[in-house]
Amino acid sequence: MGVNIEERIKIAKKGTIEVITEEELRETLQKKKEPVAYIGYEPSGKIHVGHAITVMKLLDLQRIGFKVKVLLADYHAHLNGKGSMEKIEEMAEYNKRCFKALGLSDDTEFILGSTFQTTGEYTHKLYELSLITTLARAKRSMAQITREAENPKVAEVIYPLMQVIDMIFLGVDLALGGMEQRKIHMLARENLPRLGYNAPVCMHTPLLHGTDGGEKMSSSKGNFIAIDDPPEVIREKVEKSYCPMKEIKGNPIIEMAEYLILPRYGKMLIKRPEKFGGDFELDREGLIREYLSGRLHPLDLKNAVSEYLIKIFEPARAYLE
Ligand SMILES: Nc1ncnc2c1ncn2[C@@H]1O[C@H](COP(=O)(O)OP(=O)(O)OP(=O)(O)O)[C@@H](O)[C@H]1O
Ligand SMILES: N[C@@H](Cc1ccc(O)cc1)C(=O)O
Repeated sequence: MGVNIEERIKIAKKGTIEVITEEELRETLQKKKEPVAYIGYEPSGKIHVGHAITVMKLLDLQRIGFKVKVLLADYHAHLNGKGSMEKIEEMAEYNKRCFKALGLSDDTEFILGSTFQTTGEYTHKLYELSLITTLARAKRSMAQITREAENPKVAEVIYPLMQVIDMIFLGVDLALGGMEQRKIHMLARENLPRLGYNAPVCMHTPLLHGTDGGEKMSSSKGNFIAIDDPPEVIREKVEKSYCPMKEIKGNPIIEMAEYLILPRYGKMLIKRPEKFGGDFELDREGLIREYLSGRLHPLDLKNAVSEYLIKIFEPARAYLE
């Protein structure tokens, strides 16, 4: 790895909301030749732009020398009401192809949760963790993850404990996830040392709102753009997306530019007819400034975002075909 540690840390942090802690990340990079970074996904019917934000971060981590492990969390999905194990396993196979299609290197390890989560050793550790975790804490950690808000099941508190134990079994030095994973990660950081294990560095990426402006882009809500949507579908979905003029908070189109396109390209080219001011190039600050002022119109932004998404996902679409 030719790049120095500070440069690697800069690449790791780019586009994240937080790294807990940067000092520990530095130490990991200094001490380990090939540290392990992991993320888990509940297998889904579709892999969308929200997931892609985390995959792009995995690509960065690979670039700076991390070995990447992707957990296809079939039991977690099952415990979270996503259906039968058979159905979930089929989705896991498709998801694995999608993640590969997004450019993860050949040495990426894909692990199906159920291949190790029922062993005696795993279960023993789970019981030990259950003895030192309060029910209130386990429930709290699931606030933004559980699907069953009305009539919560015991499964809801087994889920986060399993996620913590996964980190031991996968030998994780760094746990990546969207911001909603934070409370489970904090539980891991607090309790793994109490069980005699090192706490991983935790890294959190921003959550993308749905195309309808809903809280989170989600494959179960129909408010997503899939990585394998054909170009015309991407254009249509972006065109219909929530994107209020001069408003950036909760605006999924601005977020796609900010969280996916700009970290990758640094600048965005906005194409406009001469009579509306002609083409211009924007970095992140420029994008925010111009959009807030109203000088950048939602329609011009949407056109640019569609074309970038089509370009970014083109190799994935070709691979999946
Ligand atoms: N809309 C999103 N924006 C950013 N990251 C996301 C989004 N949706 C999921 N992720 C990230 O992907 C990782 C795995 O999430 P997972 O696939 O289990 O989510 P999910 O909420 O079940 O997705 P879906 O509801 O679309 O099936 C998490 O780290 C999560 O933060
Ligand atoms: N909790 C993650 C999935 C996951 C499951 C197990 C893990 O070890 C890691 C991540 C989600 O919300 O989707």
